[in-house]
Amino acid sequence: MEAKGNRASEKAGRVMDGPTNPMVTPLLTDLYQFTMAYAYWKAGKHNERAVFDLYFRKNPFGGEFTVFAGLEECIKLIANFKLTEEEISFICQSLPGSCEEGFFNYLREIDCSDVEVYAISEGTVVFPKVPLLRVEGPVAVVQLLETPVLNLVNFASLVATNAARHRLVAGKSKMLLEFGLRRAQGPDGAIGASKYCYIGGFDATSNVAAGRLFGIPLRGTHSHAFVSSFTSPDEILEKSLCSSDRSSTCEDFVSLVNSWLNKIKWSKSLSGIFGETNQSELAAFMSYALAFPSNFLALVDTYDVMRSGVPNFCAVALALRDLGYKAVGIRLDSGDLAYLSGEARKIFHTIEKEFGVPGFGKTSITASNDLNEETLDALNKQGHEVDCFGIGTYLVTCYAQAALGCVFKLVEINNQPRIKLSEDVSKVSIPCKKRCYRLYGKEGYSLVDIMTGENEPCPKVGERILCRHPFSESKRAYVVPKRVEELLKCYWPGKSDKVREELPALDDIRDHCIKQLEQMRPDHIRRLNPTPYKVSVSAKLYDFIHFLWLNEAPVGELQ
Ligand SMILES: Nc1ncnc2c1ncn2[C@@H]1O[C@H](COP(=O)(O)OP(=O)(O)OP(=O)(O)O)[C@@H](O)[C@H]1O
Ligand SMILES: O=P(O)(O)OC[C@H]1O[C@H](OP(=O)(O)OP(=O)(O)O)[C@H](O)[C@@H]1O
Ligand SMILES: O=C(O)c1cccnc1
Ligand SMILES: [Mg+2]
Repeated sequence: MEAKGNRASEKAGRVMDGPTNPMVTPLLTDLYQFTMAYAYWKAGKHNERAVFDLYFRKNPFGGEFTVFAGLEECIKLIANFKLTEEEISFICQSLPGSCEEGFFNYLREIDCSDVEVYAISEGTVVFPKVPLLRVEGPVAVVQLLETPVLNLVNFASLVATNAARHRLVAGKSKMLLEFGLRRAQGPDGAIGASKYCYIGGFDATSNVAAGRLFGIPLRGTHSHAFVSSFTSPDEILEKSLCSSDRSSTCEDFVSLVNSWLNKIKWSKSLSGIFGETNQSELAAFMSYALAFPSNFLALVDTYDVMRSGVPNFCAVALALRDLGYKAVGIRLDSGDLAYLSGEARKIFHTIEKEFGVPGFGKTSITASNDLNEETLDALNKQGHEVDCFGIGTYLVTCYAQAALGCVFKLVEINNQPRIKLSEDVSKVSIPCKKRCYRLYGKEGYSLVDIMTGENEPCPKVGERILCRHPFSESKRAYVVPKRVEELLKCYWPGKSDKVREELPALDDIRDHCIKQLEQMRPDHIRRLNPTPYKVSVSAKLYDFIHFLWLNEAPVGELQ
């Protein structure tokens, strides 16, 4: 086992739990990180000070914004980054050819005590090219971090963005439940999705393990199996139900429900809407109500929503009301959700009026079944009466886009700026150890993100600054910021004396994300043809990028 006291976090007096998933260890990396580490070590280069930026090149889902997530897990990895003896001997067997013994002594020593991590706060709305993390340290160590930090940020940010997009379409007032556990990409995909959908603005999850691990509110209804497992009301043997104030007991809840079903059936405004309802479904609803009289919610689409499910629900809900309980509502899991939610709402209103039941018209309607951004948008356009959406497959698998495509690129080594060139301009990296700022305009919206060299003066409120597109000469604008926010903060100071930002609680990250989205200019976050947000560099950095570009690009020869 590893020597615990050796961890960077403890050496620096900063004890921190490890990542949520115990599989996240220094071995969760690509083999080439270890082969490069060996080659760096052989060349005597392993301790050269390197700076890497983690960023993405294009916003996902055809949008113009991304929610940054996964930082807490990265910092927990870094704080606990230490190879065990078993891991070192596994690496020794896995490297091609034979390795010198000294390398393994080196591996025994390494941790992240000399690594500095600057990052944008988790839950912040972010844009292409701007570093989400800037990691500085001995080149071999930072290189080993490349794969695990990309792994921890890519899906987290993608699924948080997906959740935020679902929230934006659904609107603030709707309850959003994440139901994806059964369809997610394995256990880690599911746990991650539950955590990051919550950050992106979902209200709760059905995933019990995520509720336990992160304190995310848990919610759920019941399934078709529960409804179809009943065959007749005769199955209900214990029929008594105590009133909510415990002052009386109804000895035969089944009869009470039946009397309500009859009243509804023959009521003036509802007569002819339904005849005989499905009795096994009624038995299931009654049993659920007897088990959870204060939390009665019924899945109404097993047999027939309007002819059976909704009337059966209403009869049970009205019987519960006689005993002082308020039913929660129904769930629709098939059919035309706009139409069915509208029809169900009409019945709730009719019952409110006809039987004088205040508030019954507002009974909650949950909808589920292959929902995604498009179906939510279609439902909005058609008009619907759904209060709560349960969303699984499309949300947690990020069906509309497989990966965010974050990359980790070397931008400086031994104080020498480095650039990665590409035929594709969007893939050219922005060199130098940088600072990043968000500049806000007079309307309160952010106008532009700007990257500068590390030693350039920071943009000042009220002072005009030239913001240049990093690669397009003609695209530039002067900005006089009303507010300047530095984006990269110190989350792991290494040996520097910088103060470390505390890792915020999950609810604070979620609040931050929601607030960020509320502050975005609406045209950047609209679904159809959103306006790209401007990401720029200072004039000095622009000149330097292009100087380095020309310096590194070989001049061709024509024959
Ligand atoms: N009003 C609506 N407008 C647009 N899409 C809708 C609407 N109502 C439901 N949908 C979506 O249409 C699809 C309907 O799914 P499907 O064709 O599998 O039928 P179903 O209702 O699930 O039938 P069943 O589950 O009984 O076989 C789902 O993805 C659902 O989210
Ligand atoms: O549709 P999703 O967005 O993935 O949401 C989760 C789904 O999981 C449940 O049933 P399941 O799909 O297992 O069975 P069903 O299709 O018969 O309802 C639930 O009823 C939803 O339909
Ligand atoms: O609680 C629910 O209704 C639920 C949970 C997971 C998947 N589908 C539905
Ligand atoms: Mg389904």
